[in-house]
Amino acid sequence: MDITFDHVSYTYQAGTPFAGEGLQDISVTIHDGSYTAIIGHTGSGKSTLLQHLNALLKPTSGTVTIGDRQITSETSNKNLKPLRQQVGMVFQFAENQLFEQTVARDIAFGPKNFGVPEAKANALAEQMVTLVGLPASVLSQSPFDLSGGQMRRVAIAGVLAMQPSVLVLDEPTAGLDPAGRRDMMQLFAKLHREQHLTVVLVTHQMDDVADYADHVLVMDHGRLVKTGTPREIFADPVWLTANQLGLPKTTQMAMALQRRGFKFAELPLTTSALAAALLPQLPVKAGERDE
Ligand SMILES: Nc1ncnc2c1ncn2[C@@H]1O[C@H](COP(=O)(O)OP(=O)(O)OP(=O)(O)O)[C@@H](O)[C@H]1O
Repeated sequence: MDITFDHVSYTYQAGTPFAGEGLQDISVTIHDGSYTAIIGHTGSGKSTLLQHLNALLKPTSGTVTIGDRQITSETSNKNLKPLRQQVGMVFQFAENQLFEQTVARDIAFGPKNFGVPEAKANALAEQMVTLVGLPASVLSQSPFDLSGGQMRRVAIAGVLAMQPSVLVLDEPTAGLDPAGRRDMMQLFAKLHREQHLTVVLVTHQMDDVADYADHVLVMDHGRLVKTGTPREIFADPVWLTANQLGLPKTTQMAMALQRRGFKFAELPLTTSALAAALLPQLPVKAGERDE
């Protein structure tokens, strides 16, 4: 399901003395099946854009087309339920939204609320808990007895139980330790690869953009200032720095190595690309290389 923004602007508290621009004249398509990262400094409009992806916010002007539904300022709040099912939102610190007595009930809550029969909702809870990498034994536990990382997985399972075709993630690894971050990013990559979910990720982690995204949107002051592949976006370090954005750590390291005489046909964005480019340049004696 494509999601297209056509000249979308959004003003917070429009018509009041507190009015503020959230988005300004955004036109872009998030393509079905893509893994799109949205980057930009604090207050650049990333969260405002995300909330237009399932009509939590409606444009002040312009049109958002989500699949075959057109959303404008005139769109009524009725009949938006199908959109909320199709586009699943994982908000920052999603575990704060857990509230049921057991993990099973928490995951089944969304589907039941959308009219899925209890037995099917419970079966979905079992399926999703496994999909997010938790043991089935957690189903009968209180979500509040789990670790922070496990609680976040339960919250994500609850979103997946709605069987969305688009998964929207707002800084989903914030507050996790490095191993937890990596596991969670690999979970989303698996969902993208195996369940063919379209993924939209807001992140401040340039390494994650380089490792996982196939498309990048750069926001600044409510405007979309650049779009492209990670390679295109990271091709201009001067522009990135001027826009308070960085490079993946691997690319920074490659630039440091370049200053010491190493040669790269193009700067590597990922550790595996860096290793592949470095290997032939290392002074290893014949027979020592472990290939
Ligand atoms: N509820 C609100 N009322 C008024 N202005 C708001 C509201 N929410 C956001 N804004 C303003 O809209 C602009 C875009 O904010 P938004 O939260 O979308 O940015 P962001 O890129 O997601 O920031 P962050 O990285 O800090 O989450 C900012 O100027 C912000 O102050």
